[in-house]
Amino acid sequence: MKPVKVGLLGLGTVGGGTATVLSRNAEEIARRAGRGIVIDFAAALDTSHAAQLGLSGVRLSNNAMDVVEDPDIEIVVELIGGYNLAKDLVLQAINNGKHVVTANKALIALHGNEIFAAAQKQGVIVAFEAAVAGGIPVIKAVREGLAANRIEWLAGIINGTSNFILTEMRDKGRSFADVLAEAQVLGYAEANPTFDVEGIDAAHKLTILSSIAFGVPLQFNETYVEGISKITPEDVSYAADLGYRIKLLGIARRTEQGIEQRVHPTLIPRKQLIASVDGVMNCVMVQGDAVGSTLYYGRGAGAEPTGSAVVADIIDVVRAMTSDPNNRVPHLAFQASTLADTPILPITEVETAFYLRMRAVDKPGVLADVTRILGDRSISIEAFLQKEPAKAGSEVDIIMLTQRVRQGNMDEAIAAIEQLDSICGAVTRLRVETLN
Ligand SMILES: NC(=O)C1=CN([C@@H]2O[C@H](COP(=O)(O)OP(=O)(O)OC[C@H]3O[C@@H](n4cnc5c(N)ncnc54)[C@H](O)[C@@H]3O)[C@@H](O)[C@H]2O)C=CC1
Ligand SMILES: N[C@@H](CC=O)C(=O)O
Ligand code: NA
Repeated sequence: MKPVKVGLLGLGTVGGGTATVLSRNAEEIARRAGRGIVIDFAAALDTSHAAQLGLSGVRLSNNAMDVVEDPDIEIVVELIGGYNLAKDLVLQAINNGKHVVTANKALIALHGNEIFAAAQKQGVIVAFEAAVAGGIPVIKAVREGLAANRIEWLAGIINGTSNFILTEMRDKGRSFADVLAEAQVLGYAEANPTFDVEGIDAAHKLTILSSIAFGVPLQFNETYVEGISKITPEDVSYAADLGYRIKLLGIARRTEQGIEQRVHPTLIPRKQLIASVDGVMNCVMVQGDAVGSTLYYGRGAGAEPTGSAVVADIIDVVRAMTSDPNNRVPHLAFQASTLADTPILPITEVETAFYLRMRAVDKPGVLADVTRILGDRSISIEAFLQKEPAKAGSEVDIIMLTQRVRQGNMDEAIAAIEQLDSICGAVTRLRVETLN
């Protein structure tokens, strides 16, 4: 049987990793897929390094649409990134009857509903394992491996760059900007690194995970997003004093009122396994009613780990090419016609415990005022620290852990605390989660 011809769009970090893995493991991949798989045509703004990636003799172009329009190409692999051109390329590939593999979480989170509908109409597959948690086969695990379960919640460290930054800040005292620059050199960061540090990339991934876990359409705009850019070394150190680590977590949880879909820095008890997931590593915990708690761990970014997921998707597509389109694994795990309209909850309705840090004038009565404001809103204090800030003066840092409270209540309490004359500046609040 003739090899399947793949068109590769993008020869950057992931495109390079994909080409390398495909050529290095070609023989075993063909034995797994049942057919050889070759990159026949590749496009990038700069193709001068194609030979180094094992792409000698492959047709090359600077215009990605040339690949999409080529009649010989059966699978288009989109590794350019971004929303606009990528969307045009993917929709055109689908329109031309080609299967698509992409690592582009931004594209899937924002335009996935439209893309999957178009793919279903054309009877083609759009595969996106690399879009969530890089090399970890978590889409496959949730969509297929856990298909028997009613998923209750999932929580994950799903942005390698921000985890790398938090880890290096904590362990080596390095500055935020310095670690981010290294993550860019290592190929972990997005083209716009704001997506990494402001939680947007994690929110793209969480939106996808939530849909395949709960059978709802992709709703990126309903996902609550808060990044790590305001986390200070003091917060990292105070959290450690209290027995916690700060991680950027994506959490999706089913409640009676609706679905929680949120990304934010989170204090996690240090003894929990997920608190030890450091550097660029990702980890997703999934709780199913039948299986209980499961954990998926591995590299969330980088050339070959992400290439591993892209190539696995290509193999899956090759295996499924001859199957009846109506009997393939649904894109979002649930049959498209059965997606539910369960609401995504506003963040003010979400209940968590909180870490609060405030700077106060060091005089009697301040603490009493703060605890009265919290008590008036039925917010109980779980733990308390008072610290001299690095620059000694007449002010102190007060750090509190509260019990679980609806965020709307906490927002009101914080607004009242910030009105006190004895409190200087804004109150920092971070959510605390014990994942069980
Ligand atoms: N870097 C990583 O570790 C991971 C990246 N991803 C996703 O994979 C995709 C690619 O990311 P990277 O490889 O890191 O990006 P990159 O910036 O390293 O590579 C992008 C490639 O696309 C090409 N390109 C850009 N504009 C083009 C255009 N107009 N026409 C033709 N080619 C064009 C560039 O020449 C380059 O070869 C993105 O969607 C990203 O979110 C997903 C998981 C991990
Ligand atoms: N920028 C992303 C890359 C993988 O998705 C990350 O850091 O996780
Ligand atoms: Na993955």
